[in-house]
Amino acid sequence: MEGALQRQSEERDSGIMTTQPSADEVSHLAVDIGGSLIKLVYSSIDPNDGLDDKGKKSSEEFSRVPNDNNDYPVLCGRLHFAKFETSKINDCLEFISSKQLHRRGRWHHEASGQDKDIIKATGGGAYRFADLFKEKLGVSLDKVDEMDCLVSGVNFLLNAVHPEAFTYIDGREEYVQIDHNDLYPYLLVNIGSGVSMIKVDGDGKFERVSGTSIGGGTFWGLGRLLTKCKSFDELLEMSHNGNNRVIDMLVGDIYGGMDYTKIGLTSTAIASSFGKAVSENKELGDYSPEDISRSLLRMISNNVGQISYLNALRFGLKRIFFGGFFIRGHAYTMDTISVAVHFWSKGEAKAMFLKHEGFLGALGAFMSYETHGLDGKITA
Ligand SMILES: Nc1ncnc2c1ncn2[C@@H]1O[C@H](COP(=O)(O)OP(=O)(O)OP(=O)(O)O)[C@@H](O)[C@H]1O
Ligand SMILES: CC(C)(CO)[C@@H](O)C(=O)NCCC(=O)O
Repeated sequence: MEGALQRQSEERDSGIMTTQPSADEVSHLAVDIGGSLIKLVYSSIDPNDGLDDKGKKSSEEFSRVPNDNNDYPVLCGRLHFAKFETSKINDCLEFISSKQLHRRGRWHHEASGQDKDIIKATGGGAYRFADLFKEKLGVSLDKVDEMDCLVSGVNFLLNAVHPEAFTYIDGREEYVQIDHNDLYPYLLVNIGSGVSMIKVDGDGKFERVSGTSIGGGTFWGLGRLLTKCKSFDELLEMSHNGNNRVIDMLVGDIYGGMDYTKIGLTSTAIASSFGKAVSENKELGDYSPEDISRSLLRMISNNVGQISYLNALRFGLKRIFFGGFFIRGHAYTMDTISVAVHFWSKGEAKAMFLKHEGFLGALGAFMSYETHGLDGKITA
């Protein structure tokens, strides 16, 4: 499998993949419509599909083979991933319509007419936009619970895709070999617009143990207001070149440059996010957008890392997997979360990230075709 999928999708903000299967070859489509982003997962059967113009893979192949009856399970062929901003839902509908993704192809001639007009959908938008899908595409959304989908999505990835999970330590990604006999329990932290923390005990066995409203939507929303930047990527990009120490109040700022060793705080630790803005006689315009973005990213990543660790501690969990599109494979975000988990757990707990971070829910919805047996098998 080539490169991290999240990076492929970053390059495709319109959500358009380099190559598209023809309508005839599309087998299933599932959507996850969140507060900020719509995620699509769809499969195609043509083995030649998914190659871009340089002959490189532009999507993922999942090699489930036909069974003894020569039936293909849902998860066969090649999976394609795309995303759109939820505020641009019409672009998404247009995309689905132009590629006829909602009309399952020749593989489905035996599916009943009714089944053909149903697509699996999760996230709040499955409720909010059900009428719009019906009106514009003539399809009904078969709603699948968001938490169920997140868990089945991540369990599928951890069990079937390698390499999928990795740690990010000292600027280095290191893939983790998952021991399938020793995977559960773990904590899944999905950082979308808001953040859900789910204790996963097995396939379909889980409990949402906590959440926080300070998540990806907070970063993007506050960042947009404070920096006037036009896109999420611009905001993230700016954080690269910023220095959070300009705005954050550090322990050293309070302690005259010294560490507070007795309670384990170095002089460079943040004592108060954005705290320096209180004591300096400066206006918003006196701070650079880069520094603001950096402080904001650090504040939110730290906070999520800390709450995650506290929940892991609550249930004695050693492994924490982080998903959601907030992360975006961004080095500084992953580093901050990893350091927060390491710091608070005194090295006991491990933060792990996922290549398909933002597509957990959409994958889970996709897989529910198989679980719920809508038209579970495709005759070849
Ligand atoms: N192109 C983008 N546009 C907007 N936000 C983006 C973009 N790329 C990454 N993000 C970040 O990803 C977050 C959304 O992540 P994700 O798609 O996982 O959640 P969601 O499903 O929209 O939210 P929720 O599950 O809370 O409804 C945004 O809040 C933002 O921080
Ligand atoms: C409301 C959802 C589940 C929608 O995806 C998500 O945005 C979230 O988990 N928000 C955090 C809500 C809270 O637990 O405070």
